[in-house]
Amino acid sequence: MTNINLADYGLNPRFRQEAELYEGMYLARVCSQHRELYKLVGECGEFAAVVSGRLAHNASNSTEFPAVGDWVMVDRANDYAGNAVILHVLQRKSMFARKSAGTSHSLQIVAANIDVIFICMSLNADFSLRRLERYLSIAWDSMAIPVIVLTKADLCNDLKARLADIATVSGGTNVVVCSGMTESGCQAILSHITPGKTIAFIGSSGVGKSTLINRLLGQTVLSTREIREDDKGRHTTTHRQLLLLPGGGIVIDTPGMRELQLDSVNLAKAFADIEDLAANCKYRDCSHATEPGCAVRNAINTGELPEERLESYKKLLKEACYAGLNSRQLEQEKIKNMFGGLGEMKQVMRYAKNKKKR
Ligand SMILES: Nc1nc2c(ncn2[C@@H]2O[C@H](COP(=O)(O)OP(=O)(O)OP(=O)(O)O)[C@@H](O)[C@H]2O)c(=O)[nH]1
Ligand SMILES: [Zn+2]
Repeated sequence: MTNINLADYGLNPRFRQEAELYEGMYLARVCSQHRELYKLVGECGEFAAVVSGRLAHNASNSTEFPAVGDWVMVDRANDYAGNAVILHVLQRKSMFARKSAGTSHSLQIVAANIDVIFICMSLNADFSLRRLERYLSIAWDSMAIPVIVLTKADLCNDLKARLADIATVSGGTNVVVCSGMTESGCQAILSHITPGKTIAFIGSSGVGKSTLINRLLGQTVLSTREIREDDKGRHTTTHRQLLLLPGGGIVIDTPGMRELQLDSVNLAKAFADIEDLAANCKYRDCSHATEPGCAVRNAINTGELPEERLESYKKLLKEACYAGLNSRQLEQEKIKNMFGGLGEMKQVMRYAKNKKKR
């Protein structure tokens, strides 16, 4: 029987305390999920589990099911006598979620209880400031701290220019540059990895997430593209998994996301520069279009703010609001912050409703 110190897997006093409420049950963390079957890690090691019928029955939506990174209460500490049964999901302290693919409005939790989000973007083909803004908006809403991880540095010959571009959207988020091609290529990200802390790697397919994680692990645990030649053009990572790094720290690899739909965002943080400027607009409800005394337009005219960034902001604002209509996260408070007033919010709601009818 292996004895695992769950603190290595990120267990902290807050979860331990909550777990004590469930007498006679065992605490474990979700490492991976393959359809209905979960792999958990507990004090006696890894074991398989399924969700209890009651948990499934009482869940009002998919977010109430366990996700990778969740702390759960189970009926047993191993699977010697059959799969364990997950009875409760402990309160999440953070989560990175996205809308499920397709037209449904359900949310998909990409990773739960994460401390740091590595937003991975490659310095070649995948590089896009607009996508970075999108990722940052969601990451800042997750309760975890984002770090921008630029991959494939070996394929970039104008790093300085790229970094200058990023500085216009990063708003002080830490940026690290790395390459999976060299031994020392991922040194830079180690300073953001601490024992007991959970890091989620997110980013488009093929940016090199698995390659970096393999480097950090010191062995090839995750399959990368060339290993699975038969799978050309398809996503290499098909499911999330939680892994312990030899030097401490926990990583969660996520499948590449082709298109990240918004559910809930924190634009106040991701676009703090624009919101600061807007505070100086003559009209409180300025739309930064043609109003006189608009500090945002003024900044565009002087070259201080790129026009595309304002467009990106407006686009995300509209999208977030539309997506939010069907989301449980439509809290008045948040919306008030975003729109500076309920009047404008009502207008946008009306707009979104009409759009839906069409
Ligand atoms: N030149 C160069 N190629 C890299 C680097 N890192 C990864 N690659 C290559 O990029 C391809 C994709 O790498 P993966 O690590 O599988 O990418 P991923 O982000 O995990 O992709 P998904 O699993 O689909 O999400 C592979 O062919 C890697 O060899 C790098 O730093 N430089
Ligand atoms: Zn304005």
